[in-house]
Amino acid sequence: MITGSQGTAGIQVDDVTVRFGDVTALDGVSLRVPAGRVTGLVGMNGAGKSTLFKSIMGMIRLDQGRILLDGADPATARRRGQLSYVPQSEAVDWTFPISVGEVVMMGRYGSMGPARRATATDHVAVQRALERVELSGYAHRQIGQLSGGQRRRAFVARGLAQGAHILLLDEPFAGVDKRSEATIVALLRSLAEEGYTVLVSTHDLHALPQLADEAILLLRRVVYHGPVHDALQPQQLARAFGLELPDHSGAA
Ligand SMILES: Nc1ncnc2c1ncn2[C@@H]1O[C@H](COP(=O)(O)OP(=O)(O)OP(=O)(O)O)[C@@H](O)[C@H]1O
Repeated sequence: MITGSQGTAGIQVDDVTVRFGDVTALDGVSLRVPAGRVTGLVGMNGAGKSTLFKSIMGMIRLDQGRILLDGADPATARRRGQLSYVPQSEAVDWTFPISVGEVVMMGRYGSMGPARRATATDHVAVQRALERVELSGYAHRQIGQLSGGQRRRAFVARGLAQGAHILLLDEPFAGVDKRSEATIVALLRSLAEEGYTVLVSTHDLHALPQLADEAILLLRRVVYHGPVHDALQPQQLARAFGLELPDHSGAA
């Protein structure tokens, strides 16, 4: 297990507020995403999931609060290559003429010199990462020729080649068939067992019990954080999705 300078493995978010003009995207969010577990992040459109990911990656200015990754601030963690992000499918140009092996090699850029000349060590790291995500035979394929699930795994491999121990995945099941989904779930669970910190945003509530050890329901604030089974109870989901449920308690 990886521990940082302050001995905290995983993601620590303390009282984070992010505003865009009049819109408060995150409002005093505090949470811990522990290493060694898969944590599901669930929320409706506009709930602040992407803003939370960008905050964790140090890509936007926080109006309030702080974030630590394995005990380091996001900029330091990124510089050290500790953090890897698998973007939403729409955020990637899949027609770009780059092979799967080259995508994974990008994970090694941070440890290469300016000429980006790959050494034998880099090639071994890429090969190992491709094996780990079961894409060994696909290194020379153009990235756009992979299925949706294989593309996500290629990006996970990029993070593994980089040596990242914190993996953020944004909607990895969107446009992915059930079999590929099961392969991704198995991969993420085995990485968590090895001590990786895995945070996955998903709309797919059906996938959650197999995928995650714990769930965070977000609606600008953390409305629930705990076991997946309890997160899926109607009262919790209603809070996360901003719905009022009828009161059957008999109270006036
Ligand atoms: N750069 C920006 N400028 C202005 N408003 C923004 C910006 N980014 C996000 N927002 C607003 O902040 C709120 C949270 O958005 P965010 O993208 O984090 O939600 P989300 O949970 O990721 O939604 P989705 O599931 O649709 O991707 C929304 O009201 C959104 O319109």
